[in-house]
Amino acid sequence: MAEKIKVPEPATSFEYELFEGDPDHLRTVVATPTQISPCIEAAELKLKHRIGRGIFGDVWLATHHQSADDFDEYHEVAVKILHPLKEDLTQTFVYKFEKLFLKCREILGVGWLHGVSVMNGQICIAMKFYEGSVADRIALLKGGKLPLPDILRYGIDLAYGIQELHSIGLLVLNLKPSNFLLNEHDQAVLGDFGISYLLLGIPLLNSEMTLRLGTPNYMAPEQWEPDVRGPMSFETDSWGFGCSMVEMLTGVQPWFGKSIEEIYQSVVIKKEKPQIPSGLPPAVENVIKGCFEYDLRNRPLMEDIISAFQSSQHAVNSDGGWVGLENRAPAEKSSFGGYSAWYLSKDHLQVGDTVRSRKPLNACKPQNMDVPKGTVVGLDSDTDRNGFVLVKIAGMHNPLRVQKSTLERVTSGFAVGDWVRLKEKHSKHSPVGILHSVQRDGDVAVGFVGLETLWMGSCSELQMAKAFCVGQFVRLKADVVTPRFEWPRKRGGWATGRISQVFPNGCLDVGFPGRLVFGDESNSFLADPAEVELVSFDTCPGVVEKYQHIEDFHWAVRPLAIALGLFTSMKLTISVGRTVSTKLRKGRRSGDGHHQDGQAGGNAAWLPSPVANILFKEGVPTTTVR
Ligand SMILES: Nc1ncnc2c1ncn2[C@@H]1O[C@H](COP(=O)(O)OP(=O)(O)OP(=O)(O)O)[C@@H](O)[C@H]1O
Repeated sequence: MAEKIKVPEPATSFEYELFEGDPDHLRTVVATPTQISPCIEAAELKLKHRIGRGIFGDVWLATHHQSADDFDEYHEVAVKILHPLKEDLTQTFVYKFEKLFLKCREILGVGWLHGVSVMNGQICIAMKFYEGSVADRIALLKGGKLPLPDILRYGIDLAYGIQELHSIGLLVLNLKPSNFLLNEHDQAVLGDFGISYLLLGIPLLNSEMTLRLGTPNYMAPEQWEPDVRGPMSFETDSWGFGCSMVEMLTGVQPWFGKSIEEIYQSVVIKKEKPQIPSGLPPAVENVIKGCFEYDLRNRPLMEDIISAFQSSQHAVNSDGGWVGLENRAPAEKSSFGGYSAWYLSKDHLQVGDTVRSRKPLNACKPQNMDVPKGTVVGLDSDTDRNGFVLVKIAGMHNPLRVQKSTLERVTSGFAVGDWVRLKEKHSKHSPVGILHSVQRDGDVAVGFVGLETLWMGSCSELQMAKAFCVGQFVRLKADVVTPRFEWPRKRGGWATGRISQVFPNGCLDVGFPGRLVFGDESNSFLADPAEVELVSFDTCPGVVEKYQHIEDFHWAVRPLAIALGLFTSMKLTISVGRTVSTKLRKGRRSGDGHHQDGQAGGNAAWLPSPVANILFKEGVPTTTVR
């Protein structure tokens, strides 16, 4: 384990001979003992001067001295000194880093890692020093725009690196041109291998870092509040990648000039997207557009990005223009029921799969059930996402030829998008969530409120749960005392609201049309799906409850009902008054002379005749009827 020493003063006269070899090529060389261990003795690092400052800490230019009996090498390195963590958590981070170190070294698209050290209690990550970054290149160019062929080339290098990091279970979460470093062959490598991700779950001392694990201009909507609007997944990096590409294409940072709060409002609340410049090859434009889908499941994965960029590379001239129409955009033509082509292409049907008709995204019920349950018995030879499969349905002689995109695979009774409940309760996160993937061997990934990333487990741990969808009315269950999220009250109980949005982890965004709010007060609240129940006319037991439910539809219902009630009673009073005065006049005209005892007779006359009749019949003295 790395020894803790004081941060040395930046070296002013430090003599060394730099090792001139290309560390990229060292990947094939037998590693020396110090290379195998990620831990660097603090004394082996000599800090020279600070070259940058990021949200996670400072970056210093330094030298890494490695020596053994048969070698003595000095490497120029960039050392990222993270802000201090609590002591035991420092070791947690180092342990996480150790597990990934060798894997990261094998990834060509990631900057060459020298190792980790702990100096003065602060984590120091040493990486090969690169001469510049894509951000530096943008800054040097007039107008800032990089040539399209370079963007495609860098994009492919980077997407491969990100894809490999994903394959070892890491998310980068901090993709941006200043983290795209350029090596001596003008290839782009990632300067950040997922520090934000390694810091997940580690409480941070620095409040700035606690608020956002990423750089606001490049952060996906779910990244701002991953345990609420999440989960973060591979596609979270697709958003950051898209933002970086837009910056490389335009020379302008996405949301340039906006404050953090304004970016939050634009990206998370108003669902705005960075502007993509026109004139791009359609496949590139389409895939970048896909990176900015609000629902992360609708975004492309790195493999989709690589394929779109590679297909366009052939069509792009060295001057940045492009030819050919074969780069036709695939998304529009194969999107279905709210699913993008990228969503639909994440699962490939195989012969033997059980399938059923796909319901629209975030819908409770299927629109049609052409295939309630069937088995794939044949696949179209073409790999087009719009292709067809042959499905055998019980009771039908011939298999049906069905479009792939209208079907979903069902494994052990579960399909992607299903609402599921954990059989065993978990105190930290909601037990109810949405299924993001189900493998044929039963492995599943589920988004739950309260978790920043996907929950991984087996489908044997899950059972089906009731689905919620936009437009339904919900209320907190009566037995919920302290809800996960704040919730408005009405007449001493929980108010009822209407679902306006369902996040990919099942979190419900609920509006309250029945609540009149003033000024800046919010009328939208979040809900844990495990804590709410449906409210509909069927579930309202009596007339009063049914009327109260009508009030939930619009705040104007109650005042209107009151006004109508007042109006009706006024009309009734007037009409009763008229009847009475008419009768009185008739009585006077009859001149029976019983003016003195007219009280009793008068009493009867004041009442509408049916009521008076009843009272007389019941033998109630009329004097009591006042
Ligand atoms: N290995 C490296 N070689 C050369 N320059 C580097 C290296 N790593 C980082 N830099 C540069 O150091 C500067 C600061 O980097 P750093 O990554 O800390 O900050 P950042 O990118 O602004 O923020 P963040 O902390 O979010 O990554 C950037 O200009 C970056 O390009």
